[in-house]
Amino acid sequence: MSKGYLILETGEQFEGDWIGAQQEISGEVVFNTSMTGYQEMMTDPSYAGQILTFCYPIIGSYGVNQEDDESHKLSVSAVIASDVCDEPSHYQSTSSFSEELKDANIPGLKNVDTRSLVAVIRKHKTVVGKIVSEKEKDKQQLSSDWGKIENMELVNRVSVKSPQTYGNGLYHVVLIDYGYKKSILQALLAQCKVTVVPYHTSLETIESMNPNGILLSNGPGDPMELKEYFPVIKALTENYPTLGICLGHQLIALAYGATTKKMPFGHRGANHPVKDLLTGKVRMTSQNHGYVVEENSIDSRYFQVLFRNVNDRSLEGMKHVSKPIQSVQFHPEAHPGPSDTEYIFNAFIQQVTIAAQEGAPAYVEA
Ligand SMILES: NC(=O)CC[C@H](N)C(=O)O
Repeated sequence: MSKGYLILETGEQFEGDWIGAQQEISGEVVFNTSMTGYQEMMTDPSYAGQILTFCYPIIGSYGVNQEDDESHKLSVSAVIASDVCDEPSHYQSTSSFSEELKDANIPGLKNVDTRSLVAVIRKHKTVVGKIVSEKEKDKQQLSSDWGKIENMELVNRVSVKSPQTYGNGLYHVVLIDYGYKKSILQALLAQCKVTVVPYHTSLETIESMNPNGILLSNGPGDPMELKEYFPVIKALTENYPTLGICLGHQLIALAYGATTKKMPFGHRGANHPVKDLLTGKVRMTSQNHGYVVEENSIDSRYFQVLFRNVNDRSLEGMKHVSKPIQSVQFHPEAHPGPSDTEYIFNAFIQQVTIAAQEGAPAYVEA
């Protein structure tokens, strides 16, 4: 088995064995602490452009199946794992973790000391790295353009190219696709017809589809890169019940003048405790984000903070004071991870139902 190396821009090097496609690649190196869900993570478009490190020490034990993909292809740039199991055991498994990487032409390294790697990422906070075949002779600083991929390119890469309609529910939701996860679509399909539209779709085109609600999806990269779309996003939220998830949440906040910042090393895992400030209850949530909305930048005339992270007190969700607009930083679609916050979808669908029954957007004057 041939050796490969993960070299960080900060100089550290990690040795491993190549899996998947043996091809050099660079990107931001991030880590996810979940014990399960590697298939959902690899196919979550929000990881586009990133090198994903799995903290759990053995990956692949239950294989890869035909059910759990979050999109039609692997989005992650590369993966880093400790032990990899190539003889999976699960009744639904149709291939192994390594076969899946190979088929998708995605590179990876296994047998890497991921505990040390995560400690290094936590120390440096944001780290760009590169997977290569040769060790670097000296620990020179790597050129600064490493891994610099424009977000627009990432969103453009993962968003649908033309509108696609699913289901035949009574109510119509337009899902604006910045890199949506299939579980979000599925959560809506039980009761709604859903039209997935490209991220750059105009206000007029969306209006002509007569939606009863708008969902702004998750997606990769820095939300500020999408600033040319903020006016359309704001206009949509003013006229239709809206739910924003992860990137979608950040975009709503930005459209109303708030600011976002990069977090030290993000939240990626399936056990992030979030407090519902209305009820005082703490819910377990699945998360995958590197940016966060700055709470003190939110205009309280428009938005009320609804959720806060218990570990670092960062903002996890908000609600408009008078219009049916809600947004969450975590993933209520719950795949992979806990289903504590599925009720967010029910609340949204309830607003969509009201809007549809009234024959007009559920619109409350401020
Ligand atoms: N899952 C997401 O939508 C991630 C949002 C954004 N790209 C971030 O990293 O913060």
